[in-house]
Amino acid sequence: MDLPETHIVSAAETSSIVDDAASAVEGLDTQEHEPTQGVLSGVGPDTDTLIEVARNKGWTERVPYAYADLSNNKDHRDWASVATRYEWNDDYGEIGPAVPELEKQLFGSDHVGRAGDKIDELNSYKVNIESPNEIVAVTEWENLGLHPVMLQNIRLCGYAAPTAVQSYAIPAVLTNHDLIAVAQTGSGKTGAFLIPILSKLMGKAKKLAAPRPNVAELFNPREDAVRAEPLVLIVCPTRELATQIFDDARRLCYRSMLRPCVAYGGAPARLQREELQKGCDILIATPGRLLDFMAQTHVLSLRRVRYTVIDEADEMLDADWEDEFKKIMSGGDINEDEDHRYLMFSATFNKMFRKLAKTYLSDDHVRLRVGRAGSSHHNVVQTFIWVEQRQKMRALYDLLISMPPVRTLIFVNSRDQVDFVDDYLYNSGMPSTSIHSGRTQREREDAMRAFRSAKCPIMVATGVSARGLDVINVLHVVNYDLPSAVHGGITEYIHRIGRTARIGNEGIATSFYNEKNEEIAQDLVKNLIECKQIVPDFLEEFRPEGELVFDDDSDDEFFEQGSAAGTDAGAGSVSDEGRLDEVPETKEDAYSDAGSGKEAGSDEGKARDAAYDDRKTLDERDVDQKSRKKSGLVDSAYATSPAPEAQAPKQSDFWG
Ligand SMILES: Nc1ncnc2c1ncn2[C@@H]1O[C@H](COP(=O)(O)OP(=O)(O)OP(=O)(O)O)[C@@H](O)[C@H]1O
Repeated sequence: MDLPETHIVSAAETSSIVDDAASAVEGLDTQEHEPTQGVLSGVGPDTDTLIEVARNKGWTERVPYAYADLSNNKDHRDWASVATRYEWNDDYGEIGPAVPELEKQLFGSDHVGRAGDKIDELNSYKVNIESPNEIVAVTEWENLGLHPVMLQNIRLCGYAAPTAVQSYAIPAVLTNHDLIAVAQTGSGKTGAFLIPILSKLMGKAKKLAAPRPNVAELFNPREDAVRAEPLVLIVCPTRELATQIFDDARRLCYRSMLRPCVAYGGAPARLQREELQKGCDILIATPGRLLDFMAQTHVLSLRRVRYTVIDEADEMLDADWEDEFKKIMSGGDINEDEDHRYLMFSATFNKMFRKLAKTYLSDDHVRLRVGRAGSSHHNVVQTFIWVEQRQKMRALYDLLISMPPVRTLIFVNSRDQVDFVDDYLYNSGMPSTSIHSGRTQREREDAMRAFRSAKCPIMVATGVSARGLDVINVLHVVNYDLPSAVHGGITEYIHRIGRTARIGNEGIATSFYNEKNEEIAQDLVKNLIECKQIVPDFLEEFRPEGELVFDDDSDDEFFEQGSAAGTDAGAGSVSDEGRLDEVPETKEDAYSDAGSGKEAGSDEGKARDAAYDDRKTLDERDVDQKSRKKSGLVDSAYATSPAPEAQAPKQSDFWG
């Protein structure tokens, strides 16, 4: 493992790093961030000097993107969809034998997040549950009645105890209820649906699963291929999230006969089809590629599906997605019998969620909410710095160089800006990579891998990466651009900052603020007050008078009616206005395979962040950002086509 120690910190170290980082940011608050010069204009230190500065501060070596390898090695890609999973042999008894190498790969400490010291804080929120039958929370794995293989896999994951959402959701699913669950980011919602579903199926897989070849021995696609007839269908909005849930499913299916597969756009459909043809019990998919496969009835049938899970349900149920969603929920030969359970999960909540939940969930479904729907938890230190637009790049550099080198995720609002910021950092000696939906799937997977492995501990991204991503030890999230209303506003802010401080760990979120962000200022202030964070002076004017009232569309009659297990922990009433309804039509471009069922691999470049791009003039640039990075053509190229923030003529102290 070639990970630098500085980027893989233990839970115990996290606290002091967050403290150090928070002080560093505080110190920056008063600094003047002189507009960027230096590397962009050829004035100031050369790249070697900058690399030395970054190295002295503890940042690791930069890793250039290997474009040459990509074009030469098309057929040898390590696609996430073909990752090794436990292959069952018909000769096995109830539990398959251990496979040490795979076990290490699946459960190694670099792959599974470990709960932090502040897990109690995460579990301290009031739980609101409505259910026709009493759901008793179970707080120890041993008392949940889980299958022994599942218990073993949970132990291998290092999960000491169920989180709050798991304590209620697992018994609800085990007792055959449909479920709608809303709980904070990083609170273990994926386990809350995978653990009970897989555990239930482990005892019955032999009876319920479709016949499949004995893959562990030999698989000859021509003779042995079968039609995939999954028992579980999990739908989520992004490719990165789909592959991440697939990885969790690979872990939790270990040593069982349940075989997970993943289908998502951009990667070769052929390879995904071949995996399906080996047998598939759990199918995790993004909508576009799923619809493609559903149309190929010899490849995929949904007639056996016993569980449909919609993750990031408020995003998936947004009005823009209604057609795709309907097709998936009622499409093809999907099992419509009474034995089909529907589960919906998210950290935030909107009107469509409510409406479609009513349509698709049984009348006696369980409604579970941990804390106020759409709220953040207190484990993220939220800091704001006033930064003028043109000073952002320099401020970002100052921020990163003044902090301990930690895994950092930087959000910007447009794809062009991702390229600029990534190149700027890279050319300033920082080990950055980037991701947005204008990139090929190959680039996206490579960037994620580099970030997860800490080969590139800094990732620049558009909001497309905000939802659901779980990368261990992201200690710092930077909102280089805050999400305006069209970018999802406070909802997206909550999801973005939720990439840090997961599962009881701590983290810091720094946001660059200026007068352009006034439209979400009040929502930000309410969030800061609710999370007991410091409200900076420049946001004081937006402090609401009196009781906090949340206008985040997050509550509804589900939760206002009597509750079985607690009262609303939220801080006031919530209006019914649909903020997400304001998101423009183009939102359906959000995720590159959200399309109409056409071959999802062909729709690269469609993205929500394309809609976000309000800098149309940037599209006219003909300089390929990434090739600069590759070729090392830095200064002159930039000088001819600077990012807006980089255009100021003044020379800064640092560079001078
Ligand atoms: N009981 C547990 N104990 C310790 N760690 C856990 C437990 N359950 C899940 N985790 C870990 O917590 C992390 C966050 O879980 P997960 O991604 O499911 O959160 P989430 O609630 O879905 O977040 P988001 O809303 O951002 O999608 C993962 O790394 C997962 O492995």
